Amino acid sequence: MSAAAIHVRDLHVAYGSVIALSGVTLDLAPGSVTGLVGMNGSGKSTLFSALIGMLPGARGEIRLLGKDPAAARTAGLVAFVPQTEVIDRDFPISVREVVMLGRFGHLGFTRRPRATDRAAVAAALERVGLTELADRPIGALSGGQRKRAFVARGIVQDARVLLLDEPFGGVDAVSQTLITGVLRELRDEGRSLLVATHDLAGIPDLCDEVILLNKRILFHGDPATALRPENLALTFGVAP
Ligand SMILES: Nc1ncnc2c1ncn2[C@@H]1O[C@H](COP(=O)(O)OP(=O)(O)OP(=O)(O)O)[C@@H](O)[C@H]1O
Repeated sequence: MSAAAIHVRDLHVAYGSVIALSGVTLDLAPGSVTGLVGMNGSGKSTLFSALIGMLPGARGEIRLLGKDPAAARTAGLVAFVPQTEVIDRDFPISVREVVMLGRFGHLGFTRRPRATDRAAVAAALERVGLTELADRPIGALSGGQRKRAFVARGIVQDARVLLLDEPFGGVDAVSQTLITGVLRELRDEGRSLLVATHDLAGIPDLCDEVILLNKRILFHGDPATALRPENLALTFGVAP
């Protein structure tokens, strides 16, 4: 069994005739933050979907802490914070309840929350700076505050592997600093984080490693080398 938290071998994904990922191979260690960088349509969200077992047509091998994606999800080993989440502004669910869902998985509230659940939710809300807004409807939060709520939902899952698809999209500088700090703490607790981001300036602060992606892996290594102009030109066509 691989010691990697995230282990991928020769992953291929196509949507009909569109090739989204080709021959992706990677190993990510426990206790690390890896930035996933690539232009729009380079396959970042597709990689996340494959890692959480939502792409039945994906070919290749994926193991999360030695388990296949579906088993890892059922065992609560992996938490996913999606890029966007459709929220009905009038749906009467509070921020606290959204975060609480992280304790219950995709089945929803199948039992009454226990004191330990409530304590975990309160601690996560505090970590992302949402204690004051905990009882507001989720639809009444700004986009950046909502991102923080979904990061908190990922935290209460207590997963060993966290996958975050653009946690900084639409987030102000204060929220970005706050989320970066929380992600680093989660890394220091021994978790493995894969974070898709378009914010190149934030990478040195956050990431131990960077993957540059355009359907295939163009580079996987240290942030300073990843951010060299020639590597960015390779990734984006032109240096951004
Ligand atoms: N459900 C789908 N059906 C058909 N093609 C798809 C589907 N989902 C994604 N694609 C295509 O697969 C490729 C990879 O898309 P993906 O969403 O993984 O990119 P991304 O790197 O996450 O992009 P972005 O930075 O815009 O979020 C793109 O060419 C996209 O158009």
